[in-house]
Amino acid sequence: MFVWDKGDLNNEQEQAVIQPESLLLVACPGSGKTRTLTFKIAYELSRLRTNKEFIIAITYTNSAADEIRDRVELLGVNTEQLWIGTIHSFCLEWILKPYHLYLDRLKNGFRIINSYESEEILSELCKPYKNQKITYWDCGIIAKPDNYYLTCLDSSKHNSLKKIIGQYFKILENNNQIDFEQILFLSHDLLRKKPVITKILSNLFPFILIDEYQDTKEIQYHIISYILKASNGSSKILIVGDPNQSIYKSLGGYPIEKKELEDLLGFELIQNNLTKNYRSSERVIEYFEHFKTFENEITSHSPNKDYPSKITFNSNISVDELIDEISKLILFNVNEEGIQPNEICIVAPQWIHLASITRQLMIKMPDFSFDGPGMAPFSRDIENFWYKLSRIILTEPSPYMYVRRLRWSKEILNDLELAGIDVDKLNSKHFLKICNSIEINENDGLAYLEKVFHEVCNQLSIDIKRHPALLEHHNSFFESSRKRIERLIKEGNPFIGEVSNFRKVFKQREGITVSTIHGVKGEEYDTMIGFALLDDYVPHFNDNDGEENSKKLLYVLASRARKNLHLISEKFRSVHSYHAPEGKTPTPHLTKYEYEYDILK
Ligand SMILES: Nc1ncnc2c1ncn2[C@@H]1O[C@H](COP(=O)(O)OP(=O)(O)OP(=O)(O)O)[C@@H](O)[C@H]1O
Repeated sequence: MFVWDKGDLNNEQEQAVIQPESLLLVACPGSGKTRTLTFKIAYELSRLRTNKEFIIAITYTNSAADEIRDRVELLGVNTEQLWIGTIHSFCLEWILKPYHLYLDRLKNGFRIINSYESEEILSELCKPYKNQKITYWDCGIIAKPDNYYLTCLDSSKHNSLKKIIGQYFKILENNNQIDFEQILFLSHDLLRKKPVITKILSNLFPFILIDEYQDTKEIQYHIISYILKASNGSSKILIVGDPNQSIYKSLGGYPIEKKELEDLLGFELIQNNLTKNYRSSERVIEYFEHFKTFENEITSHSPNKDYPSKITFNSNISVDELIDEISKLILFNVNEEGIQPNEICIVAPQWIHLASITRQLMIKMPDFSFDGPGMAPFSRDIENFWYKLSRIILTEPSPYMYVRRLRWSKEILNDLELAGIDVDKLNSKHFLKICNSIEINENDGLAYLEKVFHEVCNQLSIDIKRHPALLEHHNSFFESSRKRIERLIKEGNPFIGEVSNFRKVFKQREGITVSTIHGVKGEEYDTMIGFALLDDYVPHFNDNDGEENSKKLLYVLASRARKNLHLISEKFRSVHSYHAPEGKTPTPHLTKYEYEYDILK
């Protein structure tokens, strides 16, 4: 049985780990959800009775999955019977790949298209609807258990959009392709129609863990419930998250209520809380608690508990002074507060605000490096073979990355085997050695990857033209990456295509982070600087639940900070001579909040 030292977990965390029954764990920011999940996984792995069972952990992102797996391995636990990944990977791996023959739509095989391919098809289909101003951006859909639903809030466009989506689905079907939403919908469909699959899966999975449940979609809850229900109570679940941080409502994510989940599962859940915040000073906690939409207890247990946090709000500067203001704040934090640059994070509500800010900061502060705006210059299609290989090629062979790169190598070898290539004589270590030994002198990122891929194939005597799956993935990877780079260059990132920018995608953070608020979910920094906190962005102008969602965004932003927090609602952004002569106004929640902000000299 897996055991831990007394100080590793607090009492609340330990109770969650040893709880044998199904548990809904409501956790405040910085309360160690990741630590609790890690220990729980290790504990449940050690309780497995046969080598045919798996512990399943569903995370919101692939990098969270990597992080948690690394941590479990660091605890010295064998992770062969752990499966960890996103719900999409789960559905692919455990439902669609093994059972697609049971569905007419998939019986001829299928390929997942990435978001760029999907954008391309939809943009083409939107062209005839130009006078209705319908674009690709209106074509969002959410898969729910009974059907697909449009996300476009302008219902006058719905009739046309339904036609477009209908044509889009037809095109995908004719090409044996499916997109990301269809992964969920078709998996759900399979489980609904074939109870035998749910039975098999429930026998395989005695424990399922779900992280970040506040951003989980209805159909995902249903998929997991089907499996658990089939076990007649013998398979258990731990579902953990923070309802106050549910910021993906527009994509269908919501924190399910205990009763609703119990009805779905057909059995009762225990509910516990994690209330101890190990991250922020008392002052920061007191500040962000104001934005709560869900009542829960939070107490500071942070080493920074008594830190004299500076919390500022500036709504007086104009957009032209923004760079000066942000650089002043950076210098204050580094020089006066002794904060490391890689512990500073700058966020805005939307991507569009970030590219030019990063560029201007790089020019104004040449002594600092900026990681952002976290845009990958190549297509991040996690199912694509060449994307998987690029992760190994673009990361350094450091001791810290060794376990992770070895795991990625294993995935590559599995994929090669699936493609019909004999890899019997190769193991992960050997493959990693081959990748590490390749030296190519090339500055352009895509050209670099193309040459390295060619060399890897050369050394393994693989002719990709003879393997349709590899060739299709190759074309898709390069075509969508090229388009992505073109777009990013047009948006003002002239150097985005350089190999150094490719490498940044997989690097640990080195400089000052620049990101969206959504992008820093789950992260923590000493200092958070937020700008463009303006009405129409926070809340978003077409958000029906803007009041509540804007509170959640401010809650997530502020709760990332350990020490200092600086908020900016700059004037004269999007000036309209008639409607908005002073530009957009500050986020209403900030102007209404009567808080005694600090004034920096
Ligand atoms: N029992 C503990 N003792 C000391 N430090 C802890 C303990 N549990 C967690 N921590 C520390 O608390 C910090 C926050 O943990 P973590 O990032 O897992 O929080 P979280 O609950 O996921 O937060 P959020 O929901 O805000 O993303 C980390 O630095 C972690 O090492």
